[in-house]
Amino acid sequence: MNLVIFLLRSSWKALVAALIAGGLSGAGSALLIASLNEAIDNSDKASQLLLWGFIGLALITLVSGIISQILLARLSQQAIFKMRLQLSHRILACPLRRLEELGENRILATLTDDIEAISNTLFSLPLLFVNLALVIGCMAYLALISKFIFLMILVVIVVAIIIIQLMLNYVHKLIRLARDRQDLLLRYFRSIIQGVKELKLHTPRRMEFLEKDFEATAADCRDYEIRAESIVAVTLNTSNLMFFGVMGFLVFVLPLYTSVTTIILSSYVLTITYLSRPIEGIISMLPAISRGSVALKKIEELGLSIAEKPEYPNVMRSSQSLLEDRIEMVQVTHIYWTEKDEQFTLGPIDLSFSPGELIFIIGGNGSGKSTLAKLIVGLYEPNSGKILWDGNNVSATQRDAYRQLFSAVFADFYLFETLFGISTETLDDKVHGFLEQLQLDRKVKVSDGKLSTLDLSQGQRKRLALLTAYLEDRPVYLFDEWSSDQDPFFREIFYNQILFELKQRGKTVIVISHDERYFHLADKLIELDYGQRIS
Ligand SMILES: Nc1ncnc2c1ncn2[C@@H]1O[C@H](COP(=O)(O)OP(=O)(O)OP(=O)(O)O)[C@@H](O)[C@H]1O
Repeated sequence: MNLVIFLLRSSWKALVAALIAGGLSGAGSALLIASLNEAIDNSDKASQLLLWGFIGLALITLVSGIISQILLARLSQQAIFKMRLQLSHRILACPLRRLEELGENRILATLTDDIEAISNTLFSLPLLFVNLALVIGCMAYLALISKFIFLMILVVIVVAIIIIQLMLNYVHKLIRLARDRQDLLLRYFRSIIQGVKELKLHTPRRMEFLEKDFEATAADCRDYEIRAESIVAVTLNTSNLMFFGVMGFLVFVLPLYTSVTTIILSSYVLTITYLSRPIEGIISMLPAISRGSVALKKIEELGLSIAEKPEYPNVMRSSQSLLEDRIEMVQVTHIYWTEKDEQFTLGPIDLSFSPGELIFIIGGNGSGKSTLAKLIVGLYEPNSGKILWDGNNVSATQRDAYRQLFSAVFADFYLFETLFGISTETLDDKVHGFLEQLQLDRKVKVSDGKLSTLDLSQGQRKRLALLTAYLEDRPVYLFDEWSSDQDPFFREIFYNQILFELKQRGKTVIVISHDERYFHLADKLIELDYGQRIS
């Protein structure tokens, strides 16, 4: 049902048109059966008229069936396309902290598995609708030729539907359980890929990880799926048998108690035989539909939680306007809650930054430096206190514009192969110049804003990240332990040359560092200890 609402939202007009065409195709098939029965009953005087009627009906059934399937296929693929775009936009509009709480695995599982499951389900929907229309058409025909027999069969069918529904409810539950395990499996796959070195080097660790965590979850997944498929197999075969049961009843039992003509009986037998194919089709599609609705629910849950507090991209002023004024943080705090209700609190902290100022943030591991950096650049929203930009409070609607003030290289930075969002006519020449300066010109080439490779050492990749920041040319620069992977030569260049140049150009430069040798360069030294500013 959810899937139908999902399609309705995408385009109700196309869905209605597809359903009408599908209905026509189903009715056409039923009428074809009826005209065959008619021709058999009147074989001695089967007329030309019946033949032409049969051919006409066949053509209508063919064309309407094709139209219905094509319309539904287009509709479902368009709905998937929209959903992919919408989810990606929503994820990017979601506050970073919320995404961290949801966890990468859950988001990735939804973006890949769930969308795939819905796509597969929607792919089978067209056939399902045509089959349903066919069943309804045939049933109407059966009711037309004998209401009495039809009512008896209807009772059998209602009982069968109730039993099938109960079985399918259980299948749905099993599929949901298997899907929950999927999130965990994805986490283990990531461990396998990212921890391959550690797992290869330590056999007992590898064995325990594979047996305890991975195998157990994969086995759960397998068992739930096998149980679900077994129930579907039982349902499918039982429903097949049901057809023979009904036909046996019609042929062997019914004539003993009531007078039914052979013509009616043969019409019933022929129609029911024909019906077995679409009904089998419908039942075998039900698990896929179940899978699709479980996936849709997961996406909706994620979509809703993502949309709870969307951020509004609203560029209030140009990011390139050089900061004449100050960024101030007044009594700002940030709290991380852990599952065990423990917490880490950063702040309350007061800070201010001015153009041309070089600020070092220092402190031991876990003292809150990176957290403070995320607050400064507007990636985290303060739990209390405020950030002032030009003396104005940075509200939720301004946060995206505020973030455009910053160029940052975080400790866990990400490199894009293409230099997106930077458009200057002389981009390639400019990049080449920087590549030379960063001694990367022999490794990396640039063409049309695309870097030739990212297969570099960690230190070299960080230099490329620095290059991207340089090109962005924003008023405030933030480097989170940038120099930690650099050799002494480049460390020297970074602290004494690059930072100096940026300062000279009037940029505010914030550096998170453990390099005590260079602390004397700072205009302002901010020291943190367990979330509190101590100097
Ligand atoms: N995503 C998160 N969820 C929950 N707690 C977090 C998260 N990120 C950091 N923390 C906690 O916040 C505290 C400060 O972390 P932070 O990364 O800011 O420290 P840091 O000073 O940058 O450390 P380092 O020098 O090791 O990089 C740590 O105790 C850490 O456990």
